Amino acid sequence: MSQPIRIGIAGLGTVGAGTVKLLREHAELLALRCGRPLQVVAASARDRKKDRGVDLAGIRLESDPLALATAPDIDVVVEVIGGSDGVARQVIETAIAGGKHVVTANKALLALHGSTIAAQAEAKGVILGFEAAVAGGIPIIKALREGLVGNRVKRLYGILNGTCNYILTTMRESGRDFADVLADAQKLGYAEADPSFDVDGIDAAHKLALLTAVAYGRPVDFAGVYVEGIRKVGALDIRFAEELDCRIKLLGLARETEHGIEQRVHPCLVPKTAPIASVDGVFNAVAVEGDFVGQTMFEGRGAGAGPTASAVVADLVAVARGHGLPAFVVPAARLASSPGSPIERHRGAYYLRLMVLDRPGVIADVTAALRDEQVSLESMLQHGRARGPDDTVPVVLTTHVTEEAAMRRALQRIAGLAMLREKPILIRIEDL
Ligand SMILES: NC(=O)c1ccc[n+]([C@@H]2O[C@H](COP(=O)([O-])OP(=O)(O)OC[C@H]3O[C@@H](n4cnc5c(N)ncnc54)[C@H](O)[C@@H]3O)[C@@H](O)[C@H]2O)c1
Ligand SMILES: N[C@@H](CCO)C(=O)O
Ligand code: NA
Repeated sequence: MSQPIRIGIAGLGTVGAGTVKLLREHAELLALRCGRPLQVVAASARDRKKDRGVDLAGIRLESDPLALATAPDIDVVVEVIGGSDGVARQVIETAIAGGKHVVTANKALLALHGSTIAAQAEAKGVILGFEAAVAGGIPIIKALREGLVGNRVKRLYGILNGTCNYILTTMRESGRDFADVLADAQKLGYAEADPSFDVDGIDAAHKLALLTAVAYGRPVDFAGVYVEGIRKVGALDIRFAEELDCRIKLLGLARETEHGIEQRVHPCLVPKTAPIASVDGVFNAVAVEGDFVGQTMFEGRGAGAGPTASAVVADLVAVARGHGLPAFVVPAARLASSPGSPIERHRGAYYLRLMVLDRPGVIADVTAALRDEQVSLESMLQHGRARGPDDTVPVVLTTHVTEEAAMRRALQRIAGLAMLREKPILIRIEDL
């Protein structure tokens, strides 16, 4: 058997400890599959005495993660510290500069600096693996880079944040409101103490930016992702969606349009019959439509020690086998600088919920605003009369396909109507 591939793990948290566990439990199996052992030589730990539930015997513990990036006895550094700048970036860039391969789960960092780091890795002839950074255990980066590489991707979309999917699923099943379910998710340890990266769509946008780069061979463009989170989705919207035979999901979507590549993350109404509509709880899923393959969908766990370690180890095996593919499908210098399409050019159908005073003429005013912007209505839902003391009733309108800019102009007028009691809720309807 050949020489072992020598690994240094920076960060022994959930993912780091999970990776050590997998590598230990499957040491023989992996050695056979790689033709050489995968050996963890060293790891960085801020607290050396902490019990992480894994056997660290024989692993050198460094207090400074940068020591791993410069250690002569390490071939590949696994960066699982996290954070979009600071020490994680330093560890990765130092390791690459020293000719070491890098495997990372850090989507926040790669979404901002991925193209630069990929270019550095290529210049040094080392591999940059980031399967764990997108949809955790689902091997979607490998699917796009290898299995689907013969296709032009017409469209891809996915449930890329397990916390949001758990919250939306629980809201639907229990009828409870967003804030209430979020508090539960935090107690259960699903959502972060500061949940904004999850619920405001930022984590999903990081992942979408990486998927788009791999699917379309263009530089990672996080700033080009239009982002909305799920805070505004109410229990009422979930009920109305059911009535429209839809589910509400936070999706990340990318597609080629006549104006360029569109990237968006926002809550969507999707038909109940679409396969992705029944991906519930903490599960993630990614659908890819290729011109030759047609529709494909990958489903699995996007987070947690086991699934994420599974992805990290897949990248380590690629390193051990010497499979050095360009990080974003094409060499960094040849990434196409195709334009991004702004959200105002988006074409789609819309769900609009208005809380209005129950008075004659209100709907006439609303539909006049839509008519003036050439937005065509598909349906309207209103049940009975307002009963509460505030005399307010929800009205839901759905539109035919229209341009976002027109919808926004109409919405601005509607938002100014005196009969409107709350900010209108606009959710895009996806044709999946
Ligand atoms: N947890 C998941 O399910 C999951 C899934 C996909 C991707 N990721 C990504 O993996 C990375 C790690 O996530 P995690 O959940 O394991 O986080 P974590 O907080 O459990 O672990 C991070 C570890 O890094 C250590 N650390 C922080 N600063 C350090 C420093 N300066 N020197 C040495 N160690 C330091 C912390 O002590 C901690 O042990 C993040 O980028 C995250 O986004 C996590
Ligand atoms: N916070 C992420 C997990 C790590 O990617 C999620 O909820 O899906
Ligand atoms: Na993955």
